[in-house]
Amino acid sequence: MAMSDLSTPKTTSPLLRSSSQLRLSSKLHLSNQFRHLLLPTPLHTSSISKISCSVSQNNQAPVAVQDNGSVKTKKECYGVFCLTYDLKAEEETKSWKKMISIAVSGAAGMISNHLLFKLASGAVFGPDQPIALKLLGSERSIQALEGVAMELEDSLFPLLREVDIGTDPYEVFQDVEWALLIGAKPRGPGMERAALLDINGQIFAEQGKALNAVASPNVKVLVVGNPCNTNALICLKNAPNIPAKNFHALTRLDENRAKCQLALKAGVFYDKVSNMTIWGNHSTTQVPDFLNARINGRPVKEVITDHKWLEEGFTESVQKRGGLLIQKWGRSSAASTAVSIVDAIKSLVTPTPEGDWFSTGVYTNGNPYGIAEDLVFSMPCRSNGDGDYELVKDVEIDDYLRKRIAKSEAELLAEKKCVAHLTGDGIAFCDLGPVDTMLPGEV
Ligand SMILES: NC(=O)C1=CN([C@@H]2O[C@H](COP(=O)(O)OP(=O)(O)OC[C@H]3O[C@@H](n4cnc5c(N)ncnc54)[C@H](OP(=O)(O)O)[C@@H]3O)[C@@H](O)[C@H]2O)C=CC1
Ligand SMILES: O=C([O-])CC(=O)C(=O)O
Repeated sequence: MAMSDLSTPKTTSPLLRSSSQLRLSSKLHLSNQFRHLLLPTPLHTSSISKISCSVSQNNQAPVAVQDNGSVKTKKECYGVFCLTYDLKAEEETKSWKKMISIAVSGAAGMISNHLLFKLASGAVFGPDQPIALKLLGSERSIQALEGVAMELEDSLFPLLREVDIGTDPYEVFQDVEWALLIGAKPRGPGMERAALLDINGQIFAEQGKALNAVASPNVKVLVVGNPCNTNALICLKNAPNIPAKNFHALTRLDENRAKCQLALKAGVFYDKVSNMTIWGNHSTTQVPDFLNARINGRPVKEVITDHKWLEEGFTESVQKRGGLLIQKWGRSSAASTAVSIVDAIKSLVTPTPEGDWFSTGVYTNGNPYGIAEDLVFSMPCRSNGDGDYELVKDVEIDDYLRKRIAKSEAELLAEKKCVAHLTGDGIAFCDLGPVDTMLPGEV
């Protein structure tokens, strides 16, 4: 085993990987290795930097190839890249799927810090699915992003084949098949909701345009940054070449919270709760649907007979769970959000269990529930595991649900008016009026 001088890294610039040379091949599997290198690429020369690393056919040692074609010799290599490998011993890559490319924005933020390592571990897309991570940051976060990339490097995930970091979405989103849009200002004390919509809305307008221009045409987009429903709407409106159906707003955290509260009340483990719909906006107007949810396959109202609690205590606890968490922890949920992003993706890439469904914020056009068109609204969905989904069409809606769903719908219509300038719908008119537009926990 050849080792470089690990105590004296050659450079401190970004950890980056290339696309072309290290294509997956049964011959080229470097078990438990990344082929990222630290190169002295000044960040200001390009918003995304790439180098390539390939394996010399003669001695199987990794060599780094820079964009300008010059080859870095083994002598110049860094850390794990200087090891040699017994490739004949590596059989597992033969059964691996084709690599997929995943963009993550806000990659140096709290949620991403939990999420990236789950993605790289194989826990999301499966143990035979190699991935490339394209991490989007900004000038203010680029140093931190380098740190994230270094931690990914040090984690030795076999399935993580590429890591790129950059600040230009037009470069970072190139050919991506998944875009997890997390980067956005979290709400803060004393902040107007309209201001949050405006600040973050701009981000999603720009990123929608970039996805439209350079991402895979069938890219799946999950918007996490708040207010996620309206941000997802802005994003899809700025990406007319991508099917609107491919855009999601994350309401899975709310679904998970609702399942937890029902399990707690019923005294069962939370895996016994199914068919949990969150209707509407990821806000305090969201409607956790206890009418159609089930516990051990039975209607919730049969198992939990305290219906007043269901209508009031349960509903409010889910609506305000995020706010309560901020009060306790001092900042918004990050780990459980990352877990819910994993759940949301897995629900799209694995078949939904028979009779069950999951919640996700999706485009309302053609919905069977009479929800206004041209919104992103959380509804019950099923998937056959191909990344796509269908709405569940026959969920019962009683008067209680209808009234509350209408309130969340009104809120989203009001939010949409606030961002008309970002969706191509004319001049924005922001009157959030009597509608409760507060994010979970806002008072
Ligand atoms: N849908 C859901 O269920 C949930 C959504 N969220 C939302 O996810 C988003 C990210 O949360 P989290 O990772 O905890 O936040 P962090 O503050 O840890 O990271 C957010 C990242 O967003 C980017 N960003 C872009 N614009 C701004 C801005 N104006 N001010 C500050 N940061 C900005 C920054 O990255 P850079 O500089 O690289 O651009 C920053 O690193 C928030 O909007 C939050 O409200 C949180 C929990 C649940
Ligand atoms: O409340 C927040 O600001 C963060 C959030 O969306 C949640 O935890 O559900």
